[in-house]
Amino acid sequence: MTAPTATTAAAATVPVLNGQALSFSYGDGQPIFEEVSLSVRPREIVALLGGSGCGKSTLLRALSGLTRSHSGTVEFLGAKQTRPHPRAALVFQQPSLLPWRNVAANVAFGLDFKHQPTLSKEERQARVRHAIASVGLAGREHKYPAQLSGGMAQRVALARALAREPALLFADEPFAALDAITRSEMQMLLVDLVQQWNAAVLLVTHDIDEAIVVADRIVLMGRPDPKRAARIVREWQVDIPRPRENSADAASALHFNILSELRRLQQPA
Ligand SMILES: Nc1ncnc2c1ncn2[C@@H]1O[C@H](COP(=O)(O)OP(=O)(O)OP(=O)(O)O)[C@@H](O)[C@H]1O
Repeated sequence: MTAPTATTAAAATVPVLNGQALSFSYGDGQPIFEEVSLSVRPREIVALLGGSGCGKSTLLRALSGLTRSHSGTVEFLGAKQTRPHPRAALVFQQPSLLPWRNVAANVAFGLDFKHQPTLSKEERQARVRHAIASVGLAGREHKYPAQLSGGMAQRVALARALAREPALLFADEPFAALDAITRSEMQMLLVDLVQQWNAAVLLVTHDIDEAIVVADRIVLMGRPDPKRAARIVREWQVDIPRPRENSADAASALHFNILSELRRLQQPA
């Protein structure tokens, strides 16, 4: 085996995503978050937790390049980001599949966005096939969205994102609309997919258990002072061996810590 060179070792430490000192407000001028810094390392799963309305989705949009923050910088793979990066992909709570396209065509749609590298027909087909197989939908390529369950539709949305071979998957409450069993299956699938595809994930969730089961690191966002904008309040490295059971002592203790912190944030100042 060849020893890594200084350059490759340095490249391995460059975060996929590096947001520094980000601040944002909507048109009314009320700041949503201030001085927020958040980075994600290669192949790392970071869960962004926080109470309802604290600004998680807005922060995810700013970090992904969908929205511009008012101040601060975002780097993606070491370069300044000015628009969504071709190696970033997004998954939301709603799968938003095109009803007139079958599964394969919906997944291929992920490759049609602007600034994607040009692929030959064979490369496109191979990517689509691989993405569909890795979410467990091989054989369903010709089904239409109306013929899919909610969980299957969300698998298609994940495949559409993976076909782009993302370095980072931005996932905004992707499993929140699913029933408990499907949600748990999808959480396991997400962890497997990260390993298979060498992707990192920034997962917005308000579900503490989901964060504990899935994440390598949990970042808590909130407003310690309700009159001020949100910021990153705390973070936890999750060193619990996988697969993780919610009933395991370490997971229960972490759940308790996070819940206490969330409750503290929601107390009136
Ligand atoms: N387009 C918009 N214009 C003005 N205000 C907005 C807009 N979108 C969101 N907000 C406000 O910004 C704040 C943060 O919203 P955001 O959706 O980012 O929070 P969140 O933490 O993701 O919430 P939730 O967990 O409930 O989805 C909320 O007060 C929300 O009402």
